[in-house]
Amino acid sequence: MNERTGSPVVAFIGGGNMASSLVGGMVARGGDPSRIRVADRNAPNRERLCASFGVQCFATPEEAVDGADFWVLAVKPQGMRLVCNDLAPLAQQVRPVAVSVAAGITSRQVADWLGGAVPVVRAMPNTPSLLGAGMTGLYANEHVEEHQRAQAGELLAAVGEVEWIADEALMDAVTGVSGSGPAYLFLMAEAMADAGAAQGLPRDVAARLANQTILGAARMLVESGEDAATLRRRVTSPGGTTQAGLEAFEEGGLRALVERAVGAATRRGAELSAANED
Ligand SMILES: NC(=O)C1=CN([C@@H]2O[C@H](COP(=O)(O)OP(=O)(O)OC[C@H]3O[C@@H](n4cnc5c(N)ncnc54)[C@H](OP(=O)(O)O)[C@@H]3O)[C@@H](O)[C@H]2O)C=CC1
Ligand SMILES: O=C(O)[C@@H]1CCC=N1
Repeated sequence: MNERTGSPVVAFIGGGNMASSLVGGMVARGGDPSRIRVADRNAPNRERLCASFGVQCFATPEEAVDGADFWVLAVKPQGMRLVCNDLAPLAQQVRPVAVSVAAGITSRQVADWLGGAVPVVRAMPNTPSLLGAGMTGLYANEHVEEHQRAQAGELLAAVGEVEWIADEALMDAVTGVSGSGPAYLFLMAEAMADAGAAQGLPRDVAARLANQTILGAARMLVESGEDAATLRRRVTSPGGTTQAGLEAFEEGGLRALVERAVGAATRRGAELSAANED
């Protein structure tokens, strides 16, 4: 533990897309880079993280976790078992809090792979964490003590909103909505820009219109205190342009399509877990 600030030392295992977003968000919001350690086996990732955020980077997980209170496991789900097995002897010795961000992988799997009875927080963040605008679902297993749970919450709250989930089975649904969600909105931005270009707007102008519209609408959603349906109705003049556009979405089955997309992502989480069972 840091004597000066009381902040825990955090080691990230894996320094790819998600870890970079979390590390960048933490440092931008006053996190002490000397208390953040990252292991990644790719030198370009280490160099980028070190140069961008001033954190300490290592080639192996064993070096990164030395002296760390929190081990943030941020490798692909398919690589989790191997990483955990390698770290198991140390985990049993020092009993850190393992924070797994891997889609699908359950807290029981992580605890077992780390040798058993390890405090595990399962987290599902998203990449807007880089801007402090993240959304993270959190679940703690039975070995996580109250102060560890609070610290894990603070760690992720530094980069956005957090939501504790009581039933771990729902973490796959969290993944389907907010973990994968930024990609759905990026797809929407692409589609709106393409559609604007198809109507004759220059592509770059259409992209700017779409992007700023999504930003403005998102800010209204979180800042106005009003729900999405109310805000939607306020844009929609009877017999006007928005109504015409929305009717096309409804006729095309947008709601059912979104349900299918979130359902597919949620099921994929469960499949990733099952594929890593013995
Ligand atoms: N991307 C996202 O938006 C989100 C991702 N997640 C979860 O985060 C996790 C990471 O995803 P993401 O960041 O996208 O993946 P990346 O592949 O970008 O990052 C993982 C990094 O870890 C490295 N790595 C793997 N094993 C080791 C090891 N033993 N030692 C050192 N480095 C290692 C990988 O190297 P190499 O490429 O050589 O394997 C890679 O650079 C996943 O489990 C995912 O489910 C959760 C929420 C959102
Ligand atoms: O696509 C994935 O599997 C990860 C998990 C959530 C976002 N990205």
